[in-house]
Amino acid sequence: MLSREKLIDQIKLKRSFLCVGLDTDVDKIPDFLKSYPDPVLEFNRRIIDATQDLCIAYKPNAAFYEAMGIKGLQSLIDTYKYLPKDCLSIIDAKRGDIGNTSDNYAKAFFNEETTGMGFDAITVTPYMGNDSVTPYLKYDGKWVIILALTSSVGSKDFQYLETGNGFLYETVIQKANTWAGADRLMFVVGATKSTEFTNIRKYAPDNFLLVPGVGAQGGSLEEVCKYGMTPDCGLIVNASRSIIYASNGEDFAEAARAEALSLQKQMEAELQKAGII
Ligand SMILES: O=c1ccn([C@@H]2O[C@H](COP(=O)(O)O)[C@@H](O)[C@H]2O)c(=O)[nH]1
Repeated sequence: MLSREKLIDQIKLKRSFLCVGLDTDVDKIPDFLKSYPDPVLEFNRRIIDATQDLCIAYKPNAAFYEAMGIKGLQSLIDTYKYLPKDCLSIIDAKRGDIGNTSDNYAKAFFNEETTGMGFDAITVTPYMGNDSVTPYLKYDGKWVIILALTSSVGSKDFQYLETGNGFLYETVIQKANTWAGADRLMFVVGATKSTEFTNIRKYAPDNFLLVPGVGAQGGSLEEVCKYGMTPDCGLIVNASRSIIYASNGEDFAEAARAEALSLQKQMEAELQKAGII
């Protein structure tokens, strides 16, 4: 489990706030891995070995594993077990349902004794409100990461609706912050929405933000840092495809490392600029 203090320590130690997204699609991994008993696990292991000194988090997206049925679930469990303990383990599952159902989603991803998976953090959709989110908060020390302003084009459909108290995404942040503190709650904010970060910091001055959308989606790391960084860093920036599919040859792990290193170097410069390291 990675507390807020430990997370900040890791950021300073590794001079990085990079999250590597393990969106592992069996159709995109190099052919030579296909002869391994579990090609997805083999791919993930090599990506993890190649990047773990450069990142502070890993984020498998549940969809890629669930799409493969029982085999995929086993790959996810075995990948979870392989994740380095000094990195935050995030399951990007975007769950949310009535209380007793959310209890079971929480059990699925947090209760290692039962399922073999004890992720540090889960992404949760806030649409169903308080009773759909609190089941995840019952697990001491686990993080809940609430979708606030997503990187998707469709974010405008609901997240920018006027509530009379600002945009819906602003209300989500304000309300969710009454359910738990910045030591348990993070928010997802897309890198493609970098100019909104100043506004978001009005409602979430201390929360860590999980920021997908640099790399393949074209978001700017520099702008995210300019508008979203706090004295504790406050950012975990994810890149998935741009790292894990940097090459689909035998050199895929080296190519992934080179991509991760390039992001880590930019992050180091931002942390120095902000006086954090
Ligand atoms: O607003 C959001 C929320 C989640 N995601 C997820 O993050 C990664 C991004 O992958 P890239 O390959 O780096 O684009 C992926 O798992 C998404 O499902 C997001 O992109 N935006």
